[in-house]
Amino acid sequence: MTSLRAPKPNAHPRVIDRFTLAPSLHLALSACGAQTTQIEPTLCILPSPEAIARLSLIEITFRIGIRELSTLGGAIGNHLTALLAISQNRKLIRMRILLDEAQLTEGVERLATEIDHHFGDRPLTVIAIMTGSLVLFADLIRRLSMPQRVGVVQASSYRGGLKSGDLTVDAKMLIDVAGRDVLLVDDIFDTGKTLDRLSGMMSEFGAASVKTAVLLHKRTDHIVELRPDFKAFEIPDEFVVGYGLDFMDMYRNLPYLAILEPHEIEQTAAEAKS
Ligand SMILES: O=P(O)(O)OC[C@H]1O[C@H](OP(=O)(O)OP(=O)(O)O)[C@H](O)[C@@H]1O
Ligand SMILES: Nc1nc2[nH]cnc2c(=O)[nH]1
Repeated sequence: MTSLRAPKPNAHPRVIDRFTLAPSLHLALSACGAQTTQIEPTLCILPSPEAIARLSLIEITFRIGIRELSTLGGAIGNHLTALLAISQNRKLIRMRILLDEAQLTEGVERLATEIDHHFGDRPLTVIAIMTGSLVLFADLIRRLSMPQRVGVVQASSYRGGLKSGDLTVDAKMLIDVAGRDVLLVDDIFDTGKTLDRLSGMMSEFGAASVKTAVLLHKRTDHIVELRPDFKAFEIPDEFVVGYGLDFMDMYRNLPYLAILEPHEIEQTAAEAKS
């Protein structure tokens, strides 16, 4: 079992001032039910926005769990757009929270409403593109009102990395879609390759119609003509994790969507290989 590793002490903490933090931090901590004593005295922050943006100035004790951190992020998110989270091997990692839990919930609700309006009471075959869509899928199908058949298909092209590679599709578990109205659900539309390929496959399998829904639509160059029929959020061209999305199979369980800092991407990759 990996033992807890404390963050390296800041050699030259420019300000270690609990008063600087006190008003917002106390509020945020009581909102997430944590005790102030759970914050190490080394937790420090510089009052200037530039300093706040530099994450190295924030140190948070391991005793604050991921859920509390995310609440903390939500509570002071407007002021502090970045937080530390805890990796699987209990190391601190740096992430910028892009969408917190409340925003994600609101986005899924919006998506479900749009899909409901479009399909009305027509029965729908809703297919999750695994693995990334699993958290979204569970949240989405419970908000849809029409009669549903539910199935999964697996597609993977980002094995262990940040760039799309060869797309492999495993349709062994796919239910029969012939003659059905199909809605493909994926977490993110990036290059577009995955949704494009799977839409084509559904048509080849005889689907009566195929629509696509994604939570996230990345502002980047898409290499296909297809665009998702339903989408909840436009996001910048950055590598995101959480709410089902992984980096090297980690972070799918984070309750928020976060941007992995480049330095942390390298570190995570190195750790995974070691
Ligand atoms: O638009 P694209 O460039 O095709 O990227 C989108 C796909 O990338 C991710 O899957 P990934 O290949 O990482 O597999 P996973 O779902 O198992 O994480 C994500 O879940 C989408 O399915
Ligand atoms: N985790 C993750 N998977 C992706 N697949 C395509 N784009 C992304 C991304 O930004 N993050």
